[in-house]
Amino acid sequence: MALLPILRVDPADMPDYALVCGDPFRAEEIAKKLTDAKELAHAREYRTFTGTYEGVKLAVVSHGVGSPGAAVCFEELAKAGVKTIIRIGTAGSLSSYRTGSLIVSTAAVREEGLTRQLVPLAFPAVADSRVTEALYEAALEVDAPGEVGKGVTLTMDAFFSGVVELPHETYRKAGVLAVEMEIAALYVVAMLRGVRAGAILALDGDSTAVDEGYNPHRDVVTKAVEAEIAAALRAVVKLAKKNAE
Ligand SMILES: O=P(O)(O)O[C@H]1O[C@H](CO)[C@@H](O)[C@H]1O
Ligand SMILES: O=c1cc[nH]c(=O)[nH]1
Repeated sequence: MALLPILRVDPADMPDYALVCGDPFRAEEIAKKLTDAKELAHAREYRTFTGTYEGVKLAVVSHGVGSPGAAVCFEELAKAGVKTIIRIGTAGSLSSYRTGSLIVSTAAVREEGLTRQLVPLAFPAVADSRVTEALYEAALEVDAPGEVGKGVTLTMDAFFSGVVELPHETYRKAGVLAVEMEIAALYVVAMLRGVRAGAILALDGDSTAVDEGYNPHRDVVTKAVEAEIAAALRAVVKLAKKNAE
């Protein structure tokens, strides 16, 4: 079969489940948890692995930083027939959840610029409830260095601020838990293409601290990322079991 034009993988090699993350290096770390893991392609920021976890076949794909590039990855996964996509990411806290906590995103505020070019802004960016449930249940079972929460998250394009005030404070007051850069794109593309999606995030600091000194390389963040990877893998197994019932 012809290769997907951007991911450069054969759609026939794509299983039902895909774990996605921004960082190509993190994709490799996730793939190391699989048996029979093999790297299918590394094109631009997109690194694709396949393998098996507790009997379930899955793909691990990196999508890079930011919604437009990530959406390309999600679109091609949907075209290849992937049925469930779970994002494993990092985020800044907008709430009392501290660094090292895990947040399962139930829905995303569409503050990025990409998804309004796909569907009007009145359309919500919502996770699949079965995926959210499996992720939350699994997150409570793993050993995270912080708490576990679930709720609405914010998707932005800007990471560092310029001269325009970013809307973080408004959303903090509205009860939004964390900020990152790709979940709205994932949920909108997934809803438009009939794919189930969900996301789990490891908090790597307070969102307001990004301009003063962003440091996602601390031990507590590494441990939280390890924990969310374990949770996402468990969630896939839970979902596969439920599907088989
Ligand atoms: O940890 P990942 O998946 O890369 O996600 C977060 O980290 C990047 C910014 O450093 C953005 O992509 C943001 O969404
Ligand atoms: O977008 C992001 C990702 C991680 N941490 C943040 O503060 N923001």
